[in-house]
Amino acid sequence: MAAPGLLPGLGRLIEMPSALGRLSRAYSKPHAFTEVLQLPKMELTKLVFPLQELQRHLLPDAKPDLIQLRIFDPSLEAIARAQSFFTATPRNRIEYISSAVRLDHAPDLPRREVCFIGRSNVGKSSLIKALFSLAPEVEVRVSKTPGHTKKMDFFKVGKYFTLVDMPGYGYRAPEDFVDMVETYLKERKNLLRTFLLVDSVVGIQKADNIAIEMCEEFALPYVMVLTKIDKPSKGRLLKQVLEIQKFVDTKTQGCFPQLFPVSSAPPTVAPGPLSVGSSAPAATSPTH
Ligand SMILES: Nc1nc2c(ncn2[C@@H]2O[C@H](COP(=O)(O)OP(=O)(O)OP(=O)(O)O)[C@@H](O)[C@H]2O)c(=O)[nH]1
Ligand SMILES: [Mg+2]
Repeated sequence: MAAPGLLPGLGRLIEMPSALGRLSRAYSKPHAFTEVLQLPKMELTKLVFPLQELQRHLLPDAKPDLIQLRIFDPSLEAIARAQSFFTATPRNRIEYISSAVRLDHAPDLPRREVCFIGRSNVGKSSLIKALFSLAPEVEVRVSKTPGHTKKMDFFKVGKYFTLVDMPGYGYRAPEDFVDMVETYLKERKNLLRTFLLVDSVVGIQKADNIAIEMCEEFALPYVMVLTKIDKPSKGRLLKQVLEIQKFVDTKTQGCFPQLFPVSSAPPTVAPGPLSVGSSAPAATSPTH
């Protein structure tokens, strides 16, 4: 699936204030990776491949075999193609379908499915909202209060796949969390990929280990997504990336080897049309 290619690009894209100043002038609406492609090479690399930027901060004498970032490096064409999956058009409808608290209440859909799991407050709903920024009629609710998403929320992404926003685990998780999410992960037949979100400020926590063990035990192919990369300093982020990467290399079997670093934060300077927080309310939306 090409969609993962979108994550580092769009996530970072909405986070870089200096580049946004330029983009704000160039954009009339919140879209068009084609226009990002017109940025000078260095600026484009910073936006789309944040780990390449981070790599410059490694000590020059670091042994390359010991400390080496594994950079997810999709082609720009692949990213542009991935964007088209998330662009709502009459022929590519992106919409909320329904919510479920139990697997047997989940919609029976023919398409392949991907889900976002992670601790409460890690930024699952925010990332989905950012991914849907080119489908502003779809409402995805985010909140600073952990434990906000209480049900599994199913969204249709064109004819391509279904995306599922999960309740968070850990602090203020719903009581029926284990029944709901564990059963889903174990038994959902059309689950193609699980995106496990980890907060880049605090790294892998105890509760994350339980989720990682679940993914490993059920032999799920999963991807580790590092959220909120706008928050830590570059040094801290680099440390987290290297630690988590080492963990993935040495302790996991089913995890995609490269991390996806993302930020869903709206720009702090020069708020422009790329802000993810400007979605209009939808006619149908998840209830919590
Ligand atoms: N700075 C920053 N804040 C973020 C980012 N992503 C999410 N947040 C904030 O983190 C808080 C939680 O975000 P949500 O997306 O609701 O988190 P969640 O994982 O869906 O949480 P639950 O539904 O409770 O499991 C909100 O206040 C968001 O604005 C990010 O990339 N950067
Ligand atoms: Mg949520």
